[in-house]
Amino acid sequence: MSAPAVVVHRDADLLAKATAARVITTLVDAQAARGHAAIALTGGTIGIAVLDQVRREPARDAVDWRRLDVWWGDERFLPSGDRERNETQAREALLDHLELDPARVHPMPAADSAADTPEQGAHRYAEELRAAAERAGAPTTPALDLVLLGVGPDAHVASLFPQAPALAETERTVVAVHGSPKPPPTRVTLTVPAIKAAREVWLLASGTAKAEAVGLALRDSGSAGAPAARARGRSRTLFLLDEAAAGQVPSELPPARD
Ligand SMILES: O=C1O[C@H](COP(=O)(O)O)[C@@H](O)[C@H](O)[C@H]1O
Repeated sequence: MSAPAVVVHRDADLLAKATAARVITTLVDAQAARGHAAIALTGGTIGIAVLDQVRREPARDAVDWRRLDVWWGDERFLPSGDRERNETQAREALLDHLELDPARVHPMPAADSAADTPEQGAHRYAEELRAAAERAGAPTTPALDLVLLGVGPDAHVASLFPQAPALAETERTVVAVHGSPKPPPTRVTLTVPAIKAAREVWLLASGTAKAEAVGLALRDSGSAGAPAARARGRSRTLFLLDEAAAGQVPSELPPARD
């Protein structure tokens, strides 16, 4: 597991632009090394702003979008096309503007999908991730090159909220969430083991409302009070922040833990 590194940009706009450039380079590098790439997207303010900037970036043509698998880190369990779904927002900001292979776009389950409960949907998504990892002959399941995670003001990432049962999951890679403190209450999320299997994990935060959560995520040794403290990548963990969100970053970062 990698120790977190912190990169601070002047403001949210610059953070979104610089992160978009990083996303493009990381996908190009993954495709050069392995022939394909896999990313898990996040919802949230800065997460969607990054996708919007990828769309505007001329260098986006350097990515072979048809050889990219697109997954999600979490989803609000609402009908397909609902404005609050992370999928809807990602499609509008970026995905609808790319030449993706539709078979490689993997939305999390929607509330109107064939008699699915969130539990059934989560199980099916985990199977889809497992099958993709197997096809790729990957060393981990899921096999994600990059997981993007917006950090909430309560230090939640994906739909892993402080003290929630989903945070304690040690076996399954995808679970249903009920009673989320942030609406909507029903969600589906990758678990900590799934996030930790990723090559790179980037935590994104902008604004003063996130400063305390970011400070906690960097200081905390992974308690149930700070889900963001548990999100670490195998090769690299980056906290990508604007100056406002970086207000409580500790002067010395803790070493990597297992
Ligand atoms: O509900 C969610 O919130 C977080 C963070 O959102 P933000 O607006 O505070 O940046 C997001 O990362 C997650 O994917 C989403 O479902």
